[in-house]
Amino acid sequence: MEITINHKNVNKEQVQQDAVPVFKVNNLNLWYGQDHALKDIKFDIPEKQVTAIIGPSGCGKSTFIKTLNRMVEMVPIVRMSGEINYRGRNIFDSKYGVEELRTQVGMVFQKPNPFPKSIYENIAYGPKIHGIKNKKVLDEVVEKSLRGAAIWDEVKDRLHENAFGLSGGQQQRLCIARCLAIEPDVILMDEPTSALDPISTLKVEELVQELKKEYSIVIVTHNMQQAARISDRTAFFLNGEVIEFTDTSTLFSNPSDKRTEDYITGRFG
Ligand SMILES: Nc1ncnc2c1ncn2[C@@H]1O[C@H](COP(=O)(O)OP(=O)(O)OP(=O)(O)O)[C@@H](O)[C@H]1O
Repeated sequence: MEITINHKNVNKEQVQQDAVPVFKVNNLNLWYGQDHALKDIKFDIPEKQVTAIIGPSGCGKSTFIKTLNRMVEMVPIVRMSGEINYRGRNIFDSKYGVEELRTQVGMVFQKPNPFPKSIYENIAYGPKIHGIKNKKVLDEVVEKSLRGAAIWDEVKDRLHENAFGLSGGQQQRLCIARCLAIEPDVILMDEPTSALDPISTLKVEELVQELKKEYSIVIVTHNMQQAARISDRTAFFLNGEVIEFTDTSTLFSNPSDKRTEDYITGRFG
């Protein structure tokens, strides 16, 4: 596969010097039963940048991203060791409530998963749970979130219609808006465009570029061109290990590990 690098907004020095970590991951290991799915993962996820996670199927990308908001713990056979610090706090600390963490660290999934409710209620749901009752405030949150996810103009005249009436691409942007409504710090995206057509994919990619001005984004993608287009840093995973983590333009133009080179040039995976 030929990778065309989009030499975009951020240069290597800028990425490295300005990087304040939101997450510091240290010697993270994870097992599903006997299956050692993540091996000694160690890297920092920078603030207000897009970090892409790439690698062949089954290498641990989704598992890794789901450790960052502790969703992975929903699988009963999971065991973990190591440390993940979010803004200086160990997320596995017993005093750290998982709800608190997930308010800070939102997630968007592969398949759009709106609630079977109106467009308005999809967005207002999270803020209501967090205690916002005032209609005017909720209206403002709904509009701001939908605008933030670049879907306001498409839905502003049908806010009280069922969200299932939206196209797949619109539903995915609605789910991004739902995530924005709880005012997260970090947005995790697990292959957010893999179920979308090319035009919807482009819209979500443009949105990610916009969102990184305010949010730190971690995105799992199978699509190397997408990682090259939209991310500032890329981690290449293989068999549960991070083989290389560096700024995206270096990873795709001058990888330091032969296995990265083989993967990005399509020799395996
Ligand atoms: N719920 C689970 N129970 C047991 N094993 C699991 C579970 N989820 C993932 N695994 C195993 O962990 C390893 C990593 O899987 P993971 O889904 O994280 O990989 P991935 O890189 O995201 O794959 P893909 O690109 O195909 O989505 C695989 O060997 C997989 O079989």
